[in-house]
Amino acid sequence: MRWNKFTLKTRSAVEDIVISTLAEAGVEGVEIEDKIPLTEQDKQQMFVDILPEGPEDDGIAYLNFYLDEAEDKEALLARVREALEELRSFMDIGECTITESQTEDKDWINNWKQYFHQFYVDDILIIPSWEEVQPEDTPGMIIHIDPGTAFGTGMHETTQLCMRQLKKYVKDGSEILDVGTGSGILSIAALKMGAGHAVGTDLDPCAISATKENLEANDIPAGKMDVMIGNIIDDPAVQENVGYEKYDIVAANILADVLVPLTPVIIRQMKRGGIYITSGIIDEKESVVVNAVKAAGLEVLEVTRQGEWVSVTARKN
Ligand SMILES: C[S@@+](CC[C@H](N)C(=O)[O-])C[C@H]1O[C@@H](n2cnc3c(N)ncnc32)[C@H](O)[C@@H]1O
Repeated sequence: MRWNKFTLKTRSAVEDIVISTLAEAGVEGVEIEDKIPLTEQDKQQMFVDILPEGPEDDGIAYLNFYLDEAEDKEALLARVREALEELRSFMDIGECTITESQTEDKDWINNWKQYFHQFYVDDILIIPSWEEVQPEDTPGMIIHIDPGTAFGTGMHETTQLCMRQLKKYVKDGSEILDVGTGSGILSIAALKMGAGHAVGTDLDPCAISATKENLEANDIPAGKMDVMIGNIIDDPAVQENVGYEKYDIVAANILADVLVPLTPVIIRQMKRGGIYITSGIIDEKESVVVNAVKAAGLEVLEVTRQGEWVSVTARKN
């Protein structure tokens, strides 16, 4: 499908109110291009640890919105211009010029799928939900995955580091807490390894539909996993719902900067003897996480590495 792309030039300081005005005029979804640095929350959700030095914020924002070629663009643009003129009488919204261009004929949401094909993590076959297992595939554990817009195809080194540690420590009936569950891939792997039940938490609401679909694709009954959206680090309701002293294994493939405040909180959710598997640590932050784990009173059992990524596994004694 081809799309008409409209780019509105405004001031970054007022982009939120301009976006709500566009929404009221009937624009569904806006892409923002500005030079405002990412917030800590943005970085955590996008799995960005170290950012290259970006250009300085020049105060300008470009807001892109897309319309299917078949839609009546003139009617929508007229509503947009009228709403912006009204807003202009209250505040400085900059030029608000709108330029038009055409996008390529691409399915942007699903385009990445052409790069995701089946692969092995040791003897575990990870296969996109839309591909068929072939007779020549090695028999062993098979994980069917479609992350949708959540994180977790299994291709990332940090996910693979966690999967290998799960394989070492999951026992029949283990209770799993999967912090930053994304597609649910780590919980699904643990359940297939014999875990009894998993709880996933994430900040990203997309994790709910992604985990539900992936449990179904792997024939795992829905009751085997619960997903909670919210920040376990500072939300007492999430901590309460997740439960205390309950978990044999906690897996957290997030970022070092999140693992540091997470660790002293998460030890309260773990059983004595429970195993804490962390990943998502860029090599230069290894000691930061090792120190946080020790400071929380855990015993470091192993540090494993793949490429520039590190995983730290520890035990609550
Ligand atoms: C690298 S992804 C891991 C996804 C999946 N577990 C895997 O191993 O492939 C990190 C996930 O952590 C989530 N996240 C970041 N900070 C979080 C927090 N404080 N609590 C829960 N989830 C968080 C992100 O939204 C993202 O889905």
